[in-house]
Amino acid sequence: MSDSKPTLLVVEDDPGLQKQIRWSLHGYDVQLAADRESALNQIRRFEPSVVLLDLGLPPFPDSAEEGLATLQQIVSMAPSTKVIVVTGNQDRVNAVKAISLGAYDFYQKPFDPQILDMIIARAFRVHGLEQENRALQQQRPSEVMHGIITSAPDMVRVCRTVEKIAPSGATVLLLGESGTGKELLARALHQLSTRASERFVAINCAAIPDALLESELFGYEKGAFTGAAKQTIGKIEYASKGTLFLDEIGDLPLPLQAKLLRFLQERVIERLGGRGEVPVDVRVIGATHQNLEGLIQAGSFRQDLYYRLSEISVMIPPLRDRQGDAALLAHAFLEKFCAQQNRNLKGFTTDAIEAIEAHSWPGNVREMENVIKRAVIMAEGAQVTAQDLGLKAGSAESEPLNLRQVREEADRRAVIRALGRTNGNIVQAAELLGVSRPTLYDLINRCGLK
Ligand SMILES: Nc1ncnc2c1ncn2[C@@H]1O[C@H](COP(=O)(O)OP(=O)(O)OP(=O)(O)O)[C@@H](O)[C@H]1O
Repeated sequence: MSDSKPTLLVVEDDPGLQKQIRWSLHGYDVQLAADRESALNQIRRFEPSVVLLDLGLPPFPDSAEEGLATLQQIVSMAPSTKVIVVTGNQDRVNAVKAISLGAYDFYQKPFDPQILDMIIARAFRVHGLEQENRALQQQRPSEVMHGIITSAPDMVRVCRTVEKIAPSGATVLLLGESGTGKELLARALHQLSTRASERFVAINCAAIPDALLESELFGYEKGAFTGAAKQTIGKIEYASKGTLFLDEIGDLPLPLQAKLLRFLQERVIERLGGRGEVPVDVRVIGATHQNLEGLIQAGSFRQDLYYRLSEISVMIPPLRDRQGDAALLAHAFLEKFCAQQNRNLKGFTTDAIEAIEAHSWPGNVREMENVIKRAVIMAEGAQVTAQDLGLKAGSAESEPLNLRQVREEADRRAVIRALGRTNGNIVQAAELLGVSRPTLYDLINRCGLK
């Protein structure tokens, strides 16, 4: 046995052929088996990447029955192993059957060492590439934090900021278009804070009628108004010791803005109809898609509240400004919804990826999530097409400064796009770009993408 040679398992019951194969395939560490049981034992023992399997095995050497049964067991036991089946001269039917059962390739007798060597070498190469892909996929850094998928530098920066400010307890204002992930980031802030074991309470200020919002936030005493049958605590008190997420805070009516400001300053609340103050320890995170400074100028948002809320404010970029993220998220959602819907779609067609990249995603990640979910349900082919997505293909590129920067920016964009399209697969991305893998790694480093 040699350490440097790749292990090849040959399942063949004819001792003459065994000898011949071993002799001619001297580039491999050839292990032998003569029947199903010993083949499976050898697989357990050596974990070969490639198996050469004669379909005519005992006890039925004249039919493919035992060989096909062995194949099925190998495929279910070691699915990444490449099995090359060896069939009789005219036996196309069983060769095709073997492929449909999961064999990687077939080889028809008579025995030709050169051709067989080529087929085996290719199987080892494919196996190696697949292993490499799997390893790369596993270390894919796209999920940077608590379900947040991104590889766009601006968004990664946002996540790093969130990590930094989470333990501080500061009041945070998250600003960004609808569907950019404000709630997801608010939850991450909570999860990474010292309050993680307490409640995260979210309230959407725009979704609750003004008349109800006050009691919803501050609670009420029994008899405070008609129908107030018993004392009820509001969301602020409910979130005590935890985090209160006030979504769409720009929609908070002015009288409530005053009450909220008082709470943020004094850290006490008064329930409706109540006569005493209740101290509440809660961290507040606000969010809005609106331009608060514009609202302040228009007189519909209090400046003092704005300053209180934005001890730290975080701008979340829209999806259209996150280079490479559209395709990356599309792949992630495809995987998620395929698993959820029990569908086995093999990625996107080129026109689908182009359409994803060309679309401006006004509804941001939420729109993307919905589009992919619908496509997974609707797709009829093996891959998702632009039509399944209900999107039109197009293109939009922006312009340069000087020639060096043009080149660098073009390289950077091409690399980000290729990685996005191939879901972070280095081998495929290098192929798409027409460069070698080392060149791509070099580009990734030079563009600061690692
Ligand atoms: N980077 C991301 N990675 C994975 N999923 C994301 C990402 N950003 C957002 N999502 C998903 O997109 C959807 C919308 O996100 P979220 O509700 O956090 O956005 P939002 O900015 O709070 O929206 P709105 O302003 O409309 O309330 C959610 O299902 C969320 O899980």
